[in-house]
Amino acid sequence: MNLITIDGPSASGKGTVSNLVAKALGWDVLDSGALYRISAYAVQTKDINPEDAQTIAEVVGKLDIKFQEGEVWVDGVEVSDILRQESTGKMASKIAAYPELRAALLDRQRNFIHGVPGLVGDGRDMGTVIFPNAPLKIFLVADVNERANRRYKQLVDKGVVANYDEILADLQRRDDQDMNRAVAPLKPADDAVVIDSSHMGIQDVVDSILKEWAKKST
Ligand SMILES: Nc1ncnc2c1ncn2[C@@H]1O[C@H](COP(=O)(O)OP(=O)(O)O)[C@@H](O)[C@H]1O
Ligand SMILES: Nc1ccn([C@H]2C[C@H](O)[C@@H](COP(=O)(O)OP(=O)(O)O)O2)c(=O)n1
Repeated sequence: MNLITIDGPSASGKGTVSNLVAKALGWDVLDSGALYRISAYAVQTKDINPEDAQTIAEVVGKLDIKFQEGEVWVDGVEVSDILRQESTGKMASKIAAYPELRAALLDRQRNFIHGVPGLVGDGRDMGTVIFPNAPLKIFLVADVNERANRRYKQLVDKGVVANYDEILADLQRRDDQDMNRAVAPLKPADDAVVIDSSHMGIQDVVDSILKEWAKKST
């Protein structure tokens, strides 16, 4: 099975590294965080009570979601920029704790493996819940101060006014929420390879994952 899962906390570099690994191997990417962000977008735009897990799960189950050429379309609207907003990420982290929503997104995520040459699954529970049989599971971590630096630079490069201390506090809150929820908490699978990228460049991380994959596939 051509499948690599890459899980880890916010701003550890999962999205960047997943795309580069998939490009090198000619595979597709499942950006599972985008599905939780889309769910948050639905809550925010359809006037749904953020505490109402059942309604959120029902509405999300019916959404028409398309990923194409770097764009994300929900019910015919291009939403990529809205999804990346911090407010969407915060709401995503909150509602991702609902078992009803996680169940509603389960098959949608597993279906990504069908009909593709291979898949890199990027998220929090790719190796523990969604693809427990994946031949290679990576858990990508980095020191929280380094992650705050990366997020700060990312926002400033996009022309967004950013405050380092706020970003750091937000990451710490999000780590706490993602790691301590009852269902599918962020944690390495027992058979995951842990990569600490605090002092590694992006290409070094990509190369070490490709090396792990080469070991598995020979
Ligand atoms: N090893 C690394 N060294 C320095 N910067 C990195 C590294 N990995 C990722 N980045 C940068 O950190 C930022 C956050 O990465 P991203 O892929 O969005 O993280 P995640 O998907 O885990 O939230 C991006 O601007 C990315 O270019
Ligand atoms: N497989 C996943 C992916 C994301 N989530 C939740 C938890 C995260 O805080 C939000 C947003 O995820 P996303 O990967 O887009 O966030 P970051 O880019 O890492 O900040 O969704 C999840 O619970 N399970």
